[in-house]
Amino acid sequence: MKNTDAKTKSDSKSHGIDISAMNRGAGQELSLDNETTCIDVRNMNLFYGEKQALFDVNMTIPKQRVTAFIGPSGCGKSTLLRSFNRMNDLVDGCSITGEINMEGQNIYQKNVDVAELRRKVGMVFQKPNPFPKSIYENVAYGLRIQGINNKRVLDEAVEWSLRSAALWDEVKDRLHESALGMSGGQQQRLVIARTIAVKPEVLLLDEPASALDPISTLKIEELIYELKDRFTIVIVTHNMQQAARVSDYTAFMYMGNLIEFGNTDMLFTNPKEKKTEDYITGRYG
Ligand SMILES: Nc1ncnc2c1ncn2[C@@H]1O[C@H](COP(=O)(O)OP(=O)(O)OP(=O)(O)O)[C@@H](O)[C@H]1O
Repeated sequence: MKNTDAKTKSDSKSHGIDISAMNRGAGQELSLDNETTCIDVRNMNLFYGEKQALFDVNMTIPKQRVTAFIGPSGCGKSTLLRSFNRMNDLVDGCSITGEINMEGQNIYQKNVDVAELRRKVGMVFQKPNPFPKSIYENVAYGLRIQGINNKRVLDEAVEWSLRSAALWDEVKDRLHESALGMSGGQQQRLVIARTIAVKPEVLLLDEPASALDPISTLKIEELIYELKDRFTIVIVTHNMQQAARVSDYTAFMYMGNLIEFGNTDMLFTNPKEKKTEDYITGRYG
């Protein structure tokens, strides 16, 4: 289906969701079959103690695309997202069966360097969490941890990251002021700059705009669009309009199961599963 067709269709059968996404090129037909795999999830089950939160999830996250996870509260979106950089390791009693492969390696194998995995798979949370340090030191933080202290290298990395996060022009004259004096939207872009400063391959965004005002939200959405040429992005969002605007592919989850996963336009205009249709038409959630 051509994008133009999708637009026409969106007028008649988009279930009220504006799918005229900023994120998809005109005429570009996206299909998971044609993508390069970044993360491959195989028969994955996740348990919090006795309670199973994810059931036999199988999916491939495509490289350098934006994938959105949607679904009602508690369906497992954040749990699945956090499993991509083993953040769930920090939860007592959490266990996983199955595999999550990146670059041909199961990230749950014993010999995996989890710190290095989290550098490669960076994460941004709902509430901006800048460190109580200067703007400059927030962005330089990950590089300093890697032992990089050369001023020229750090200066360049800080500028590159802030430019990439669409923040440079707003902060270039106050790099050494506290990050805590920035607005919420600026803080969230700073956290994104801090995350990309260490050149990850994947960016996991867990409702990155839900604590922000509409203008800051738009800036984050535009930023996602700018960044997807360089990073694989996976975003959890409660906001279906946002998923439709920013993502190339959407996964709909329900009670720990992956119900449907595919091209965002198709999922919103022509869902294959009744449960997906019920959700996007607002019948539950
Ligand atoms: N640390 C935890 N310990 C125990 N159970 C948890 C933990 N985190 C999540 N859960 C449970 O796992 C299930 C999935 O939660 P998760 O937060 O992944 O869902 P979600 O779809 O992201 O929800 P929301 O949209 O409300 O953030 C829920 O039943 C939740 O109560």
